[in-house]
Amino acid sequence: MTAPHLRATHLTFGYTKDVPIIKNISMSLPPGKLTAIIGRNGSGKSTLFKCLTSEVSPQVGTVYLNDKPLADLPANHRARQIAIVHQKNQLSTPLSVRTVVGFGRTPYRRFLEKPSKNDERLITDILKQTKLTELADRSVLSLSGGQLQRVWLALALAQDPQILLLDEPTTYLDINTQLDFLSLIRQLVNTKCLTVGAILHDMNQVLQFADNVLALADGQLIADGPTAQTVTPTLLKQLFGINATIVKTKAGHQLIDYP
Ligand SMILES: Nc1ncnc2c1ncn2[C@@H]1O[C@H](COP(=O)(O)OP(=O)(O)OP(=O)(O)O)[C@@H](O)[C@H]1O
Repeated sequence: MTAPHLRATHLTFGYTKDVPIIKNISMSLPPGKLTAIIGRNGSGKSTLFKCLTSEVSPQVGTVYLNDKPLADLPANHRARQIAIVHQKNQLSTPLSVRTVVGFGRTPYRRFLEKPSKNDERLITDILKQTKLTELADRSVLSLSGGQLQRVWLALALAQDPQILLLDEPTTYLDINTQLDFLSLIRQLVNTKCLTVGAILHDMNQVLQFADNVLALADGQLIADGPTAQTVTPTLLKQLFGINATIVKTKAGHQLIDYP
C-alpha cells in the first residue's frame, strides 16, 4: 500500500492582505506517519490546516497532494482524500450516530442518492473500529464528549481519506479518554497506513504518539523532523519559554519535566 503525500511549498496566507499569519512555510506530512503540529496559541496551526484543506487560498505558495496541486482537484475529490476533525463541532439535530457517520459518504454519492450496500458495510466496519457499534442508534445529542469525538473521527474515516487532519482532537476529553483516542489514531496509522497531521498541545502526548513534529512560531516553521530528535529542551524554550528537561521513564518513554 502506498501512502499519500501532502506537502506545501512557500505558503503565505493572511486573513487580510497586509497581516500575514502563515509566513513562507514549506512543509510535508510524511506518508503513513503521525505528525504533530505544535506551537503557542495563535501561532497559525489551525490556519495552516485551512490552507492544507483549501478552506482558504494562500496568497503565495502551493499545496500538493501526490505532486498534483490540491487547488486543481474538484471539491468532492479533495474530500475523498483529506478529512479533518475539529476540536469542537456543533450539532443541534437529534440524528443517530449511524446517520451522522454516514454523512462521510457524501463525496461518493450523487445528490439525494441513498447509501449503497457497500457504504452501509463500510459504515458498520468504521463504527466497530471506533467502538461505536453499541451507540449506533443513539442520538448524537445524548453522547458524552469522548463518545462524540469518536463520532467525528468515524465521520472523517467514512470519507475513506488517505490523509486525516486532527485539530486539537483531545482538548475537551479527560486524560483517559485522550489516551484512548490517540491510541486509536496510532492504531489507524499503523494498520491502515493513514497519513495523519494532528495539532497537539500536550508535549508528553507528542513524545508518546507522534513520529514527526512540525513546530510553528509566529506563522513560521522553526523546526521539523522526527519527534525524539526535534522536541528538545532548546525547542521547548524557544516555543513556549519554559525551562524543561526531558527524562526517560523506567519503561523507556520520554517525558517532559516542567520546572
Ligand atoms: N477567521 C479569522 N479572521 C481573522 N483572523 C483570524 C481568523 N482565524 C484566526 N485568525 C488569527 O490568526 C492567528 C492564528 O490563529 P490560528 O487559529 O491559526 O492559531 P493556532 O495556532 O491554531 O491557535 P490555538 O492554539 O489558540 O488554536 C491569530 O492571531 C488569530 O487571531
